[in-house]
Amino acid sequence: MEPHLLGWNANFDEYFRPYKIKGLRAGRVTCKIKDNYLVTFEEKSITARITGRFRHNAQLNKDFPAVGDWVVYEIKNSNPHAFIHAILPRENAYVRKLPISGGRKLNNGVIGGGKTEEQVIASNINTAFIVVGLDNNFEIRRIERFLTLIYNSGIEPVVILNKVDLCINIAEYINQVKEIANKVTVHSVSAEKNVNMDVFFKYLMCGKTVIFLGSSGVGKSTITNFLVGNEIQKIQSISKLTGKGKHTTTNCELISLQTGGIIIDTPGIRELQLWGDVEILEQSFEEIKQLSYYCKFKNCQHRKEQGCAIQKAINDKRLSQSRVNSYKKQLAELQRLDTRRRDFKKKLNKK
Ligand SMILES: Nc1nc2c(ncn2[C@@H]2O[C@H](COP(=O)(O)OP(=O)(O)OP(=O)(O)O)[C@@H](O)[C@H]2O)c(=O)[nH]1
Ligand SMILES: [Zn+2]
Repeated sequence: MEPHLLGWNANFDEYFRPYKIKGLRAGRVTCKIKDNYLVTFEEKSITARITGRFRHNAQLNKDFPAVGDWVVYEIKNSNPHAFIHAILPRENAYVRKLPISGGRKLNNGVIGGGKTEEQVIASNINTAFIVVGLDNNFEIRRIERFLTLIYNSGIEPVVILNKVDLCINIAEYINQVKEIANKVTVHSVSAEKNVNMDVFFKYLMCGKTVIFLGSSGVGKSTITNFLVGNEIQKIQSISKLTGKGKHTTTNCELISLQTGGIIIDTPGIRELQLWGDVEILEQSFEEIKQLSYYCKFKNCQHRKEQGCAIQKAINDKRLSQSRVNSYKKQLAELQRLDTRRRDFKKKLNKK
């Protein structure tokens, strides 16, 4: 495999020159668990750790290697793993705020208090796809939020309206996106019915790296599976890092496609929606929250329970069923994501 298949380019070549003279190597971080990194170059992967000096100089979270980074490493014969000396300058990075201390409060919809730090989720990305479902998932405010994040990261955003097979007024949705972001490219596709799926290939040319963002259920996995086809080429599975056998679920991965394109899919990308989770839901569905205080049972699921104030409001036409459905859906989504986040933490702790 030629190095450029992983996204190596002339800039990195330039940055790498002084290290190359010293006999060091360069590779891309394809996986990260705690202090262990999987570094890949020319189809070979090696587990790596940062050197003591690197650790000493690193102050912030973003100073540490992230998935997608090109790093400079050294192999010492006596050691089973390689040593990372440096990160080559990132062309861009997808970041989110990481809460590092408590005391956070919601004030007029803005989360304040506490301290946050920038966390690099993935780096050196060419395109970020914001995936939205054209079922009941379409939410223009959410697209706005993702766009802000992506613009801040210096990555090209592209909006993907998935599940066109379930939608009759596609143009209306495209217009809505155009209203808030007229320069952003919008594609409507159906991953399941293979409609318009060839639009992806121009973004996935050799050495190009992409990420898929979007809330749970919009079809990110279905799209990825479609693009990967049967010839899945996960560069390495996490098992190599953990040494826990082949059935360990992959937690973070950089998937190399037949086209030479690369998809980064790390848990951090998927969890991004979660930040400030519960409070946000209580804000956006405040009237439901208020009504629920009048339900007969404290743990009311608002289905068919006796004395459910929300059901009553629907019957009285004070509240729409679709609004309640969307509340339940988002709640379920947050809970699912929360479980995933905890699972991931558990796995890290086991290390
Ligand atoms: N009708 C229709 N259904 C689709 C389409 N794409 C995905 N789906 C369905 O939508 C559901 C969710 O798809 P996923 O690919 O799991 O969604 P995801 O975004 O990866 O969700 P998470 O893994 O929870 O983040 C699945 O039942 C898919 O079969 C589509 O184009 N049309
Ligand atoms: Zn209820």
